[in-house]
Amino acid sequence: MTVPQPDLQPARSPGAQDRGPLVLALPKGRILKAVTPLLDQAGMAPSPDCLGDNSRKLRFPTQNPMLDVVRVRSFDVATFVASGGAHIGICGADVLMEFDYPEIYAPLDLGIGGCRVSVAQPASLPHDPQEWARWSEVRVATKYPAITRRFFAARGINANIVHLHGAMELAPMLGLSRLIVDLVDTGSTLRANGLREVETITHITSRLIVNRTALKTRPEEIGALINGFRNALEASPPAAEKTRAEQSS
Ligand SMILES: Nc1ncnc2c1ncn2[C@@H]1O[C@H](COP(=O)(O)OP(=O)(O)OP(=O)(O)O)[C@@H](O)[C@H]1O
Ligand SMILES: O=P(O)(O)OC[C@H]1O[C@H](OP(=O)(O)OP(=O)(O)O)[C@H](O)[C@@H]1O
Repeated sequence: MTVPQPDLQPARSPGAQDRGPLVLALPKGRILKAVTPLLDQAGMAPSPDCLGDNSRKLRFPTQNPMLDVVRVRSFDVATFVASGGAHIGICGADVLMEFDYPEIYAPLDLGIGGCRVSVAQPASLPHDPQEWARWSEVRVATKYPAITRRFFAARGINANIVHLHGAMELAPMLGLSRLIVDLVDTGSTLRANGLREVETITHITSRLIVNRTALKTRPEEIGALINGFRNALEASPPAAEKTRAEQSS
């Protein structure tokens, strides 16, 4: 199935003439918090105003004079990197799967932001996989239309997507859809809204991502950053994620 993608003709060829600082796109929110100890360890800590909520700035210097950080929405990290606006970035595998940009190379699993993309439905309804086998279509509310269409198409079901950007949990109780596809970690958001997880589509962690053209044009600098992350991960492995996140809070 062809997933429609934005036209990503780069406004400029990443790194071709530009020898200024490399640009690392980071998502604001939980991943920024979780990745901060790793950035410290790798000598890439952004200026303190990047981590606070008060600054209106979006671009920040880091400890590394050849690296700046831009703080963007989680879903936009992949688009900034695929278009070459940012050379590298960090985002959830959910975002990578949704866009499936060929311009992106994802060399490292950072082991943070662990959760899953799942199908959920009202807890009061039975879940019978054999009933799904009889469906030809189903209405699903989600912020992941491509992942959702692919998952149901593989089961011979046409997913009619209600595309929301948040509060998907409301959709079944308000009659917008029968199912939702959303991120689940502890399951408490689903439970609080009378839903339950019925199928896990995929497990998710956050990835370091790189623009393929930038990797070709500035291989030493980008290779050094990838190694910096790899060494930082070895020094402070993902099993310590909760501890690291708590320490940084
Ligand atoms: N409950 C969770 N537990 C662990 N990781 C999560 C959880 N929810 C989201 N993630 C991961 O963190 C990423 C960012 O999610 P987050 O909820 O911080 O941002 P968002 O609200 O989707 O983004 P934005 O509002 O900026 O568009 C997700 O893409 C996913 O990879
Ligand atoms: O299974 P749980 O542990 O409850 O986690 C799942 C929730 O976490 C995320 O929301 P988040 O807390 O980031 O709020 P958001 O709706 O603003 O994205 C996600 O969108 C789910 O709603």
